[in-house]
Amino acid sequence: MSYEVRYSDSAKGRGLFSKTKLLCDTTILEEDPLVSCQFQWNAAYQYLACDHCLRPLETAQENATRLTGKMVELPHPECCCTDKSRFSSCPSCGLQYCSTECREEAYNQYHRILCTQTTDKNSSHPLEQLNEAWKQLHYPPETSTIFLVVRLLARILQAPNREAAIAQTLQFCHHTVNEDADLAHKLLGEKFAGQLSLLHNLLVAAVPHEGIEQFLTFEGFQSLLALIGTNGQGLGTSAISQWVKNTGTLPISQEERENLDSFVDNLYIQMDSNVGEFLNNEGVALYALQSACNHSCSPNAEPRFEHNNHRLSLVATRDIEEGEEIFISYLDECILGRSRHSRRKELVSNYLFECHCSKCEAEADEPDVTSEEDDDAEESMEDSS
Ligand SMILES: C[S@@+](CC[C@H](N)C(=O)[O-])C[C@H]1O[C@@H](n2cnc3c(N)ncnc32)[C@H](O)[C@@H]1O
Repeated sequence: MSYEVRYSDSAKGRGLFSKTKLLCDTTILEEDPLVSCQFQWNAAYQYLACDHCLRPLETAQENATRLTGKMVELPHPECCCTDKSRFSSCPSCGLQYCSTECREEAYNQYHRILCTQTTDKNSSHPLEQLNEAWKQLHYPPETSTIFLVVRLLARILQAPNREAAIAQTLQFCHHTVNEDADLAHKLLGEKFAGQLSLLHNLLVAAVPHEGIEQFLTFEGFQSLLALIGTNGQGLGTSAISQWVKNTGTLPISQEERENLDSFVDNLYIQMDSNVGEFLNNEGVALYALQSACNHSCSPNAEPRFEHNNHRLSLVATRDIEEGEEIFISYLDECILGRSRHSRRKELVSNYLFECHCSKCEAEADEPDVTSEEDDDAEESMEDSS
């Protein structure tokens, strides 16, 4: 193994470290999540994904047609990887999977407990009520889902060794009771903080209790919300983007390449004008190793989804020396490019920590200048919250 999880420092706690020199673009590790889940609005708007691994359940052509709102004929259909002959569904509730392997894995890990046993939408079922309640509190752009908590609990209940599954859950970075409450409020948005007890009651009604009582108290529930808020990794899959990637390696002439490039550019313009930024199947997942990675405003690695499902690849974005800590960014590209003041404000308000990365430390003596762009961005963030 070219990495290890160990103590970093008193400010950051544990971190992931490289045990060898790694060149830029090396895949440091690949891992499947403990649990993953598609966002609820994303699923409700017919973004078709495997209920277990989020692999697209439509062809690239169907994907392009749905996202543009027009019939689209894609050239080179052989570059689409969707294989409908492998699809499988739960015989009791009809949930769809990309393969028998995913169906069985889901069933053995959490679905046996969560299966609603009916293909009809039953709005009085506790899981359906929880689904609706969450959707009313958490609009697109989505950042998390209560169903990650539901699957985490079901996974503990179905685990052959329950104590080991609880210990594995508690290994994720966690906080004090007051910080948990704060993080749970932030996940919902302050104006919905009063709805926490509604979600708690619905969750308690939706899962069996025996063996997971510690997570079903109000404090236990808040700590799970804080856990997914702090450790959850967003993920996206797309039949179209995989088709585009595969067409990039076709042995075609210069002229064909130029035509294909302008076809793709035009396709993205049409999709963008129809659905805006919502192109992918989107969800969130919990990873044991990725969640041990600390944040840096000058990261040396990034998570990628190269298999077009929930399997995460952690890839070096520059050369990493033996013994060096591996950092990812918790901030998106846009905020990462802003001033120290704005980056830190974002990390404190969403993750409750003061950033101790090398870039922030190096810039510590510089005056707290906020550019006009930063001020504008902060104002619009405050307006929308
Ligand atoms: C996903 S966990 C990362 C692993 C964590 N250090 C641990 O011990 O399990 C995120 C937490 O790590 C700490 N952390 C991560 N990056 C940091 C940074 N740049 N400066 C200070 N604390 C950091 C914060 O406490 C944050 O809430």
